[in-house]
Amino acid sequence: KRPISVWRYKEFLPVRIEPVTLQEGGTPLYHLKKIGEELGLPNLYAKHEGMNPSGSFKDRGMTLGVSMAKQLGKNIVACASTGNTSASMAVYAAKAGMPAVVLLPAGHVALGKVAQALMHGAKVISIRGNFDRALEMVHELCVTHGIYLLNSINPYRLEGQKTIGFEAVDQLGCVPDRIVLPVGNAGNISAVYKGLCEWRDVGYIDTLPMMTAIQAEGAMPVVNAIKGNLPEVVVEQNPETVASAIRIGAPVNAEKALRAIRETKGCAESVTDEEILAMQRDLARYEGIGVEPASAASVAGIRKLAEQGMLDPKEKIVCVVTGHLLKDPETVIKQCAPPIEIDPTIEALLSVL
Ligand SMILES: Cc1ncc(COP(=O)(O)O)c(/C=C/C(=O)C(=O)O)c1O
Repeated sequence: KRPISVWRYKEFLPVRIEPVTLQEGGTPLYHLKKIGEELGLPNLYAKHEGMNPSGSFKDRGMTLGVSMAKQLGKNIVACASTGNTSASMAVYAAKAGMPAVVLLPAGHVALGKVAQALMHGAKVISIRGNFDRALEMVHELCVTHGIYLLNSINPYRLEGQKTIGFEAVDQLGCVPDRIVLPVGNAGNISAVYKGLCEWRDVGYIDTLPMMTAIQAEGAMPVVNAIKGNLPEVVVEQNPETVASAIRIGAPVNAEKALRAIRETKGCAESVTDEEILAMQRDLARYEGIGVEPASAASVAGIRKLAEQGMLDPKEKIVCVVTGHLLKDPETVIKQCAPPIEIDPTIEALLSVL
């Protein structure tokens, strides 16, 4: 019996060579008992994608993307990133012995992610612009210089990310009624939807979960398109949110995401930075689950939908929490009271307990 992991599902994956792998996937599906009780949702779960090799779900896409780069005989891989894509690509390119180039929006990438891209040997370029501009630039670089582009416009990235849904169904023992994801470039929600459609088409499952997109209030083109019943998203020029991973105004996979939400009668909701940070703290303190701010948005969105009476209490809900808490330590330090510093004596210690 194959262990729960990305390559357990190799028959649904397009790579035929020996993959570049770091045993990605197989992430835990946690029952959110306390937060579920608070919200009247006894079947609320979180799939902790921060437990992947590089600490985010991007590893699922990169094991495919970098394997494909190798299969296609590419020499260099590149991406623009709000951080986790670049961290993951650096890790898998290192494993494959392939040079990597990453473009990051200067001043808006969480410390842990920059540390990973640097330590794993990528050429890290920080541009004076936002993620959307970085993506335009790396796209042009790849087209003009034959470099392999590994952003989520690369279909092989999404192939690997399909496995989040496969694992959730295998772990839950049934198809969840709803899968909730934080949405930035909208690759992940599109990938999970595509995978479960494939399982329905081959008769593995006969229902699809309601695909639910959660965005930060300062960066919510998909939410606006769904709530405004628009045919396509209106690009936001100046996306802003503390959840830097989803600070994206022009999601390249928007069309796929709108289809995923609409065809499954899902929904899209926004949450404020305060609601995101409150949920990041609650997941850590009540459930022992440490995630970066963007990841907490999915559960923060469920709290909001529950409070608005939009959810059936019987729903089986899987929230994808997408990246590890350690990715963005600076935001945590800013949110928390500092450690209490004392003289090295027991008396001093007892005086502060
Ligand atoms: C923690 C975390 N949570 C959610 C998302 C949104 O996923 P998509 O909607 O598929 O983009 C990201 C995305 C990050 C990047 O886009 C990048 O790293 O360049 C993330 O890092």
